[in-house]
Amino acid sequence: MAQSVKLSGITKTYAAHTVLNDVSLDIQPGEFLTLVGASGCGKSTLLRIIAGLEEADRGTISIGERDVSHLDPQKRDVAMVFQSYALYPHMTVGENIATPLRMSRLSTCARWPLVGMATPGRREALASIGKDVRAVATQLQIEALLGRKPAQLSGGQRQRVALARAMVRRPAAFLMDEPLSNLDAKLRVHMRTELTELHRQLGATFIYVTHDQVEAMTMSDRIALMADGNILQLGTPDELYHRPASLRVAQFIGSPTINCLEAIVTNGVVQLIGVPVANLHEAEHRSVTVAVRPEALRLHAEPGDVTLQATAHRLEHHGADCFLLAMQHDQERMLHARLSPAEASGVAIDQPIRLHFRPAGAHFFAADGLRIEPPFDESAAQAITQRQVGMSA
Ligand SMILES: Nc1ncnc2c1ncn2[C@@H]1O[C@H](COP(=O)(O)OP(=O)(O)OP(=O)(O)O)[C@@H](O)[C@H]1O
Repeated sequence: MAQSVKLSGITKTYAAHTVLNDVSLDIQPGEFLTLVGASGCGKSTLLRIIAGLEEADRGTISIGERDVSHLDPQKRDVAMVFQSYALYPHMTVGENIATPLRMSRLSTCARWPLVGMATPGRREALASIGKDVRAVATQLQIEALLGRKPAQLSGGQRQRVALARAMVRRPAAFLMDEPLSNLDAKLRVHMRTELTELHRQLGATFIYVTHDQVEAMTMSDRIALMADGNILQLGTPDELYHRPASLRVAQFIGSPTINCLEAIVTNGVVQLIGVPVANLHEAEHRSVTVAVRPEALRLHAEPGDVTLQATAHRLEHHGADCFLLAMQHDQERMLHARLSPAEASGVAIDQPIRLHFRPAGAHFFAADGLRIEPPFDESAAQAITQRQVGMSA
């Protein structure tokens, strides 16, 4: 049955280096929770601590109602799926999948090659193991591979076998450490869908580690975005994308990356190159970053828009979208805009271009990187009259 996983104050230090800094997290039963962050942020260490493969210096881990902080990995009722698959090369697929059940359902004596055959109950236990192995192989559509060795499988098939070996134990939670990173790009996209579907079918708790924000965004119920051993933000993919709590979160989530424009604040008014774009209530800010998603930059202007003047530099065609890179005048900064192919067809490379955005659609971050919320009400909008940013007078 799916169980909750609760982490309280997990801290881990290697030599003088703090890898996890008082991390707390409540994962709901049946939730798909992704730990995402740049390489070295501590996500694998956190997963290994949940699995019991590493010990935390401080903090507790509960799975369901049980405090498992000091339990051996095999007693925690979790199954780990590794990036490397970690299959036994000398065993067949069937034997690989059966291994966790043989360990839990057969006594040490019954596992011995010859002597074990006489152990009472062995035959029945093996029959039930075989039945469960076939059931999980059917669910993952790998029945035909049960007699093969791992070396005779493709990467995607090995990944399924590793999943089957985890599933067969019906664990309280699945812990997955970059399980798709060894697959080619097309198969990775396919396996994302399969894993999400599998999660739905099993209704199990999944804790998934990746450095790939697209994987995190497409698969998760919630994402914990980590940096330097801390959770920067915990929320749904939608929350992290549309209401990033800090500039670091805004810059990590989304591809192409968000456009960051530096603005100064004079008497509570945010000015981009001398042009007011928003009013702030808080008087204490001196400078803010105005961050604009690539899809929020448009070629056509609407009333109340801010306009950036730039030179079109390059167009990348991605089928349904085109990414425009344009050098913003005066700033020597490359802007990224996501355009439709129809819009992009009118863009002339190396020619001046105007990119427009709605101030209320931008994100504002204070000098310390934390999100601020300028009020975009009618009166504030009316107070902003001149919005031609970066244009020659
Ligand atoms: N056994 C260890 N001894 C010393 N330092 C370690 C050990 N394991 C991990 N680290 C360090 O802890 C930090 C976090 O490592 P971790 O593997 O958790 O990062 P990660 O976010 O999973 O990165 P990646 O995506 O590259 O796997 C890194 O700086 C790493 O070098």
